[in-house]
Amino acid sequence: MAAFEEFGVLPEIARAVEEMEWMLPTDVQSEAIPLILGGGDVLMAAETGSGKTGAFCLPILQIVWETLKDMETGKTKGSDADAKETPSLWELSKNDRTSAMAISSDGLTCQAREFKDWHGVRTSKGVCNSGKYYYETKITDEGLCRVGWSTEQASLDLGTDKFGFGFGGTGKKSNSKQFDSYGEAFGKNDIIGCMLDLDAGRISFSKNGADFGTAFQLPQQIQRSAIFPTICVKNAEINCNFGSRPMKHLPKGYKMLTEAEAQFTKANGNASVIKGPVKKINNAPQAIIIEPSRELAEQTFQQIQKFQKHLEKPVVRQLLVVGGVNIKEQMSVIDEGVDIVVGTPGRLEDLISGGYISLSQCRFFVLDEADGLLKQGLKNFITNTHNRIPKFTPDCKRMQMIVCSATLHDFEVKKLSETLMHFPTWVDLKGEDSVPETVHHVVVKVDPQEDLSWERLTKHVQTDGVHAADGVGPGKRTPETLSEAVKMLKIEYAVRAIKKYNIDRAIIFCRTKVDCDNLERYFIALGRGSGSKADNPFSCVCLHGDRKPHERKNNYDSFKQGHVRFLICTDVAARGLDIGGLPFMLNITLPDDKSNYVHRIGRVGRADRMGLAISFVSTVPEKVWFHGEWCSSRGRNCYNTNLTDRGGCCVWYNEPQYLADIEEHLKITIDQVGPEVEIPKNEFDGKVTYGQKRVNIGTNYKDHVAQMVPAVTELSKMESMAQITYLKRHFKVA
Ligand SMILES: Nc1ncnc2c1ncn2[C@@H]1O[C@H](COP(=O)(O)OP(=O)(O)OP(=O)(O)O)[C@@H](O)[C@H]1O
Repeated sequence: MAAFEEFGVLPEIARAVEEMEWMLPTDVQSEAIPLILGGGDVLMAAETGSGKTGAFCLPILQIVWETLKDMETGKTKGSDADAKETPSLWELSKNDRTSAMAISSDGLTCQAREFKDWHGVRTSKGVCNSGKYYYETKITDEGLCRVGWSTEQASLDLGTDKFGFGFGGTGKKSNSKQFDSYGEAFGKNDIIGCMLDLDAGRISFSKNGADFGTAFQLPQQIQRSAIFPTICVKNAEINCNFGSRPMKHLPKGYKMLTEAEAQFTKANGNASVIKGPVKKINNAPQAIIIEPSRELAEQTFQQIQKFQKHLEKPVVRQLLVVGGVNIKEQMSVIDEGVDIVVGTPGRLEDLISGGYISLSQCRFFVLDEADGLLKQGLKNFITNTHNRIPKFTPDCKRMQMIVCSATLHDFEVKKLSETLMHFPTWVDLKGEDSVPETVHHVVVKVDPQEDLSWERLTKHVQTDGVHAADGVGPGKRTPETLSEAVKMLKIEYAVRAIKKYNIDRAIIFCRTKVDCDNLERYFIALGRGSGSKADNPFSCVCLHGDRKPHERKNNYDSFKQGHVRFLICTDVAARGLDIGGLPFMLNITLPDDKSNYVHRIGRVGRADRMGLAISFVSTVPEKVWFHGEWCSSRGRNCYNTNLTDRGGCCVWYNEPQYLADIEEHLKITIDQVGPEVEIPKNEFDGKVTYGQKRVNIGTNYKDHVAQMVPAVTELSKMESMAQITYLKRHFKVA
């Protein structure tokens, strides 16, 4: 059996995975795959390059395929819809609940995250005829709640018709929309007892063991019906105990519901309605996966394609939805039928809000690089899309939300998960943002006051022009001149590092698009004009937001396929991109956003291969472009070099402070080196080949043997001396 099968993956998918030479699941995969297959919401926080994409794509593909197969064969499986007979367990029904009510897998906790409306649920069986029954609820969250009893006919907005009897957190009892004071208010951590005396036709409630006396006298007609525990909440969570655990405050004379005899129980008719097989709606995919960039969307799309290689019919139809592709083409593919949509937010929003993609059968809502999406200002898009997805599917499967990133420890992500996710499980291997052990990262200090070589440069990179009107130049020591000097020196140091370490494959991050364009021109000139790898040791391509989609694609492909040595890019390429065995990355400037440091350097050291990341950090303030919303052209042909507090588009960048922030965030001190870019030998003792797997048993073993030789020789000598001494003593040998 393939290793992935042991985690519940279908043999056909496991075979495709093995063919990709994934022999064992990574840690995050072995935790997340069973959770997602089991129906849970998952927050996946694991280092860059740890295999998060596979961790969500594999189970999603599998469930989508299984659902399509069920649709084909007309089967509806899973829910308590199959229960024609009285169910054996006392649990909240996954069928008899309103749309935003989520039920935990043990059927004992319910949760709704809607602020506006009440959402309710009834148990899958009830009691009838006679007996005195009791169940307990514990309020496990802030929010509004009502607990009590109702018949099958009652609205799940408990207490708003004559068939429902509720007790609410504000200290009111309710029936037929009549809310009267009763007992006292309750809230988080209180235990509310719900008593039903069918013999006396009476309902009463208690709080933390204090009985508030009769709340309702049941009309005859209700007393003859089966009555069910019922919960109703508004943005709250309640845990129920029907008797599977010891009760806290079981009143004398009452039975726990689990003790109700079979002849006095009845299945919930609403829960046992057999729903017909779900029909496929062509433009209604089962999964929506949102990625922050077109390159990442394409990568995820391709990974799913590989996984489905051996899946036979039904075919899972995927669609990549990114800008720059003719929207009409995408619309016609959608019309023919689509099951998994992977896309970037802009185009997805167009297709969803235009009604071309329906969310009515969506079962998976995935936010890859969730913190990055939120930082792009997409909170409303995410929330609106989430609100449009039914919280459980026509075949009663709960909508699952999956959120992942290497930098998920972010306040906004936590807030989002609290408002949108239900019973989410954190798969969090380190408990904080961290850098993989396979990434060796150092900082090169760039100090234009110490290193005056910039004054003598005859050839240098064209700078970003922020000091064009500042009269900067050799011999001066103004902040503007030092800032200009840093811009030139950083590139000189980068070239030095490239030559020194024979770097022939690297991703280089610049802060702005103009910096990327300037560096691309400089590199091509350094290599005397040709762009191709064979002729130019500095062959390179650019990837940033101003390049046309097809150029971006060609450039990225050309770098991935090794036709050029360097990919020069902005943070548009910081997250998720997986370039097999990439050995080096250079940061010309540290990113404004500290989490992007983790993502940028995480482009190397992936899938167990070693990587080196070098960041050039200025010791003096550097003035840089900062085009905000106030800049009408958002940077294109903008020459306003005033500072932002004077209506301009420049700021002074304090890189030592950014470095300190990154170090504080990661709780580490990053090794620093001088202008000679002498990378310190660390625990790898210089034996690492960047771009290769870390373990090189052959050479290490040989070295190990060589190191052990003197000690073993010494030991053998001592052993022989000890034996000779023993023989001499005991046998008087000469
Ligand atoms: N089980 C596995 N065995 C071997 N290689 C794997 C396995 N899972 C993933 N990989 C490889 O590891 C690399 C990184 O995977 P992936 O891109 O999913 O990482 P990630 O955790 O999403 O990283 P990031 O946070 O940078 O997006 C890919 O090349 C992928 O093919």
